[in-house]
Amino acid sequence: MKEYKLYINGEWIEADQEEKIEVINPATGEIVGTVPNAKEAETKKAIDAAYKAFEEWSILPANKRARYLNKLFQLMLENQKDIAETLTKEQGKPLKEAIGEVRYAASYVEWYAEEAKRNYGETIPAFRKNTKILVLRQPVGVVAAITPWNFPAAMITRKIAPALAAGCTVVLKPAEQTPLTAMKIIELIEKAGFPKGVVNIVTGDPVIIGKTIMEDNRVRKIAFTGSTEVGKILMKQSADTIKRVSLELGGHAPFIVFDDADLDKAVKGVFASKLLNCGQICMASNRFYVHEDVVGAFVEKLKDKLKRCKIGNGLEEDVTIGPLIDKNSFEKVSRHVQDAVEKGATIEAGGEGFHQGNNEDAGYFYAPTILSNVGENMCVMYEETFGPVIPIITFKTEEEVIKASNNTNYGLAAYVFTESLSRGLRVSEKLEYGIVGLNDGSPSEVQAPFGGWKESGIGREGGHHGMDAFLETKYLSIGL
Ligand SMILES: NC(=O)C1=CN([C@@H]2O[C@H](COP(=O)(O)OP(=O)(O)OC[C@H]3O[C@@H](n4cnc5c(N)ncnc54)[C@H](OP(=O)(O)O)[C@@H]3O)[C@@H](O)[C@H]2O)C=CC1
Ligand SMILES: O=C(O)CCCC(=O)O
Repeated sequence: MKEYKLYINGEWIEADQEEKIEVINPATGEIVGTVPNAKEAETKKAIDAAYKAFEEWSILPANKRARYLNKLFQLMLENQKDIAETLTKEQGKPLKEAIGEVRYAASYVEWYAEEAKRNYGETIPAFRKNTKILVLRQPVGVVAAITPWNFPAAMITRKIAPALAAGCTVVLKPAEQTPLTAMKIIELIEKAGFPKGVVNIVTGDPVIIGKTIMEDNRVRKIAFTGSTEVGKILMKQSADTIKRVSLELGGHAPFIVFDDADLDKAVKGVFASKLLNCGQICMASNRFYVHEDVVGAFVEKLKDKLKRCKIGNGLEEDVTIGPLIDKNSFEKVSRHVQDAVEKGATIEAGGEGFHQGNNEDAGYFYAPTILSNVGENMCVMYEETFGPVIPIITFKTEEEVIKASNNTNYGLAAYVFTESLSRGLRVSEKLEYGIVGLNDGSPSEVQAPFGGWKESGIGREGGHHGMDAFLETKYLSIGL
């Protein structure tokens, strides 16, 4: 078990408070490490350090910033197994998936090392004689990255890599449940030789750390992934200092299977969009609209494939589905299934959770669950479940399913399965979502813009779009 300190201004330091935050393995209930419980004073120190470091980092030539990022990328690949083991121990996902996440996380570092060098401005033809118009893109300043527990590595690099590439400096606040993966990444940042103060980490009280960050005028940008509830708080708090905000929030993705779909592709899509990370993904498919003519065949294929899943401790080799993150999540998933059953749904598979031994406080496992005879009045159809539950509702027409799919305040991801190209494009265009997987259950890619419509967020991460969030535009008018 490792006891971490805070990393501020290039040094590992203790928080003023002696009590520590214990990090629990959700598969076993064991303590796997501790981190400091930082509050206002430590957060201010981190902001001071990032603000000071910005002076030099922001003017460092882009190719030199890229070299640091490339070094970090190499180190992440060399240490992928070690980071992934920590990730599985604190978050629960199977080790293979954790390794996949670390590589995915590293791919953002690699991508933005390149993107750093392509931060092009513009020249615009002037309408006055002897005048030139230049458009410059300059780093926004100190960035606070606030990240969730479901992707403890990738959600960090997806924010800090473009921030660093753009010339910004960073204060990172990882989730309380998964700070150890963050610490591993910080260790590699130190090893890569980034100048002191360029990246700082604080762990501790989210409300106090959040408030300290939000009230500080020197922090110019918030990059957040997490719940819509906290996203709204941060957006309100950002108003006083007009901070730039990027918010990646909750989702409630519809998964639509038309009667002309390739059902094998669709079933594969369910596994990718719903069962990875035990369904704890903001873009996870959450409600399944299956055409009435193919629902029977779809459910049978799905049930058949589910038989091959093994639930358990993610460190065990053949486990394909790990635990839910904690007791709250376990209770939420159980409540959703119970509510559906009480309102008339049928359990086709799964339908129950279990613990490590008989200890209710250790191991939060929930069997992948298929529900049929589902109605729109059930919680599963209007709340984000964040668990391995597949509620299936049937439909008849394209218009009907588009209307039902859009009937939510969320707008992150949607999935459409059809072998008709024209139907696929027509429906995709009508869906009010930032990401549509057309015959594709895993549309996350480093080079693509990831983000939501409506209450699923603001801004985009990934690709060249992801750099924009960390750059200000300056128009320079030059008289010759
Ligand atoms: N869009 C997505 O990818 C995610 C969606 N969710 C959804 O949200 C639900 C709750 O998950 P949870 O992890 O609690 O998500 P939160 O939104 O509470 O947490 C995300 C991050 O925000 C921090 N945070 C919490 N409150 C504040 C605050 N007032 N000011 C600043 N930072 C704050 C958390 O810190 P700390 O961990 O210390 O509380 C964490 O680092 C999930 O069940 C799921 O439905 C959750 C995670 C990711
Ligand atoms: O669930 C999230 O918080 C982000 C999704 C990760 C990805 O697929 O890019």
